[in-house]
Amino acid sequence: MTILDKIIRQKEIEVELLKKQPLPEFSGAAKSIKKIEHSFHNTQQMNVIAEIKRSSPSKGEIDMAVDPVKQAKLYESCGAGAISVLTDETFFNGSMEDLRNVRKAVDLPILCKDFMIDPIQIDHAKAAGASIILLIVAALSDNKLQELFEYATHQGIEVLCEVHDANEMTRAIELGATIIGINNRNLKTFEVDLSATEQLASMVKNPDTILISESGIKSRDDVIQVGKEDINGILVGETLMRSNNIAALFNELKIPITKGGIPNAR
Ligand SMILES: O=P(O)(O)OC[C@@H](O)[C@@H](O)c1c[nH]c2ccccc12
Repeated sequence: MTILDKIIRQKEIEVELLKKQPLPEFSGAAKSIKKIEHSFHNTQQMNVIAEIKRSSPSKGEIDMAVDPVKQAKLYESCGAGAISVLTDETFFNGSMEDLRNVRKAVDLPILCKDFMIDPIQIDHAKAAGASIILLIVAALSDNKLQELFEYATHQGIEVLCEVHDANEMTRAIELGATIIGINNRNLKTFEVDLSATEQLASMVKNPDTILISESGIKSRDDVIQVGKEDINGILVGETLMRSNNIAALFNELKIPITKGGIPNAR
């Protein structure tokens, strides 16, 4: 059994529990949160989705003592385009409470980073104030993927559709995903290879599709490598969580881009 299988098993248990609970009231103030589908287009610098991640199955403890609100405010002041909050408790030590607290503190789009297998999780993410959810193609059948994609989209929640190989990329494109995340980490083996972005990005022919390179990005050189493709943004967790100079790191990562990538169009 892969780690992804284990996580999905745990999610099945959690979903049954969620179905027995009342849905918490929507906690976000009546702010209108920008859609990254629009805001990540035609920017002059690489968009950064900055993640709050206490620990992970592959890296163990990263920063167990982090204050998510302080961290999110810091990300916002340094120019993050969106905040990703890991809400999985069992494997990542996160919580929906973290997301709820971050929503109260920042006006940026917030990604609920979790393993979605049922619409009820989307309800809870929305109630906590998420504006984007993650759908991991590797973890879902085509039917489930479509059901969850439509459920979220109809409620005005954006979907980051995550892929790791050519087959998953084809499925994401056929789904009509407008925001596609290429995960450089294989969730079944934890292997990280930045060339995943280079290999898969060129499969996307629609210039309106937002492309995000996810995982394993540590330096400007890494951004330049994944940015050879026409990507619109990067998703960075561990490197930001371990940094003691987040402002300087943002300056390093936010390389200038033209038309969503360096150097040329798709
Ligand atoms: O910490 P990193 O290597 O910068 O990676 C961030 C993010 O891409 C990673 O946390 C992630 C990508 N896809 C996921 C799916 C579930 C949990 C976590 C993830």
